[in-house]
Amino acid sequence: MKDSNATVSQLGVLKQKLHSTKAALDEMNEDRNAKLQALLQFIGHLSLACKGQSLELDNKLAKLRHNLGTYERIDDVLPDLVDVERLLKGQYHHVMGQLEEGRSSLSKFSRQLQRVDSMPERLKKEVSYFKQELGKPFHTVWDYIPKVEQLVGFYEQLLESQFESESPIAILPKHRQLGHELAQMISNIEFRKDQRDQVLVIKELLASTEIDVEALLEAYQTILSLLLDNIAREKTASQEFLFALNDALSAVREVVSDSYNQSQRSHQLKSQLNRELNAQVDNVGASLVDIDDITELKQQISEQLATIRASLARKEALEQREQALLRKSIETMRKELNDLSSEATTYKERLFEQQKLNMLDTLTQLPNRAAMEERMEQEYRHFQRNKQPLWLAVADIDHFKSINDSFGHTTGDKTLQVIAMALKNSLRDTEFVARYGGEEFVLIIPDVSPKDIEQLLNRVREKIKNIPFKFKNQRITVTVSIGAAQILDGEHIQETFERADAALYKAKHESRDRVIID
Ligand SMILES: Nc1nc2c(ncn2[C@@H]2O[C@H](COP(=O)(O)OP(=O)(O)OP(=O)(O)O)[C@@H](O)[C@H]2O)c(=O)[nH]1
Repeated sequence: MKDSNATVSQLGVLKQKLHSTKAALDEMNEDRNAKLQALLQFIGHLSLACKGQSLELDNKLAKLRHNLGTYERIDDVLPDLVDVERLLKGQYHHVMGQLEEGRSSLSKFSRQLQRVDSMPERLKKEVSYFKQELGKPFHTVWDYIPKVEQLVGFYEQLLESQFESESPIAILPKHRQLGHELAQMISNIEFRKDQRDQVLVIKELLASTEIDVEALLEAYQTILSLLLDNIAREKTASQEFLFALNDALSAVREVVSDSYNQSQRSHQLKSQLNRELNAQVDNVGASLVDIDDITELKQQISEQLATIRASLARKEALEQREQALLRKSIETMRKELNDLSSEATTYKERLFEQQKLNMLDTLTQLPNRAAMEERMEQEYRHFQRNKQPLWLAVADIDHFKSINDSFGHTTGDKTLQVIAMALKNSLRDTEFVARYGGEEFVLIIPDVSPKDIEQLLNRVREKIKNIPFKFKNQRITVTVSIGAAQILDGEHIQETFERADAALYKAKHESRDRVIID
């Protein structure tokens, strides 16, 4: 009995122990489940945070989420966690590398931005500060994004300031050269009276030191359209003349063909009348043979004569009509031809005027380069025939640029006009001077001996030097340098010109204001 009681109490203790152990196990299970749940949640959040960064990491986390529910023991999850940890570390290094690359790209962009000359000072300072800031490393993507935004902002501001100022394309030496060439070209072209004001404005603009590329393009465009307009007008004038010529020729052709038809008809009528007259004369002869009676004979003769007289009268009338028609035709033709001839004369005069103008330099009214080339050819042909001395001289105003620069282009123009006049007046009628271009003149001097040429050219040089120029109340002496050469037997005149030009070059290098004969 005692034994059985002890056994019962032992069993009770064991049962209690079992209960408490079961309760502890349940507690442990709950704890494990809660931990697994927390781990699952953490993995879920981690998956979301890392999503898209690396495909391998995404797959690994998805697998881990799936497996977590099936693991018996928490230890079972460890190998997977090690893998995830390895991948996360790799991803971290990758991201840091990328951030570093991004930082150096941003530095590069900001350096480029600093090189933009037209960037406002304020912006320049901001970019420079920004560049300093980029010296510090980025730790997260969130450090990187605001910097990119800031850089984009700088670009925006720069663009805005460029649009606001509409800063023109910088004018380069080649643009200035183009402007200079256009100015030279304009001064060699004769524009119509109504175009001259426009051309003057362009000339002043080209001479200005503040011209920009856009204005230069506009100047080219305007000059081209003026020239096109002139060509179109010239074409219309030529067409009008050709139409007039055509009309006159048609009228003459009609008159000629009318008078030809008339004369054909008259010829037929006259032949018929001649035949009639011959027949009537024959009739007279035949009727005389059979008549014995003198009275009847008289009668017959007077009748026959009356018929012949009538035929002759018709013939005379016909001839008179023919004469009148011929006179009229000639008159019409003469009128047409007179009209045509006066039309041709007007046209010829206009062409001649135009030709003359094309050969004149508008500014100085001296012959221009084209006229000089024509004259040079003419003198060369003359030289080849008679072998008389022939000189070419090239005169160039010294330091002319400084006149333009100090007193303005208009003063420069006036100086050119005065010097051109002085050159012209220093020469004889048989001698010739042209404006070759810019501040350069060419003189063609025939029949002067080598002994006299230097004296002649020095006289010209002195004459120019003594012109009392006064600009802005300042007395200015303008000098010229001259190079000259005589054409040699067997030499082409172009070669003589080159020798004269080389002599001028020497004169310029030997302190200017001198004559050098090659
Ligand atoms: N006013 C005006 N200037 C002109 C004209 N044609 C050319 N020029 C100017 O003439 C000047 C010529 O300058 P450069 O070729 O340097 O010669 P420079 O100053 O005379 O010097 P040197 O010839 O070496 O003594 C340039 O400034 C041209 O713009 C014109 O029709 N009118």
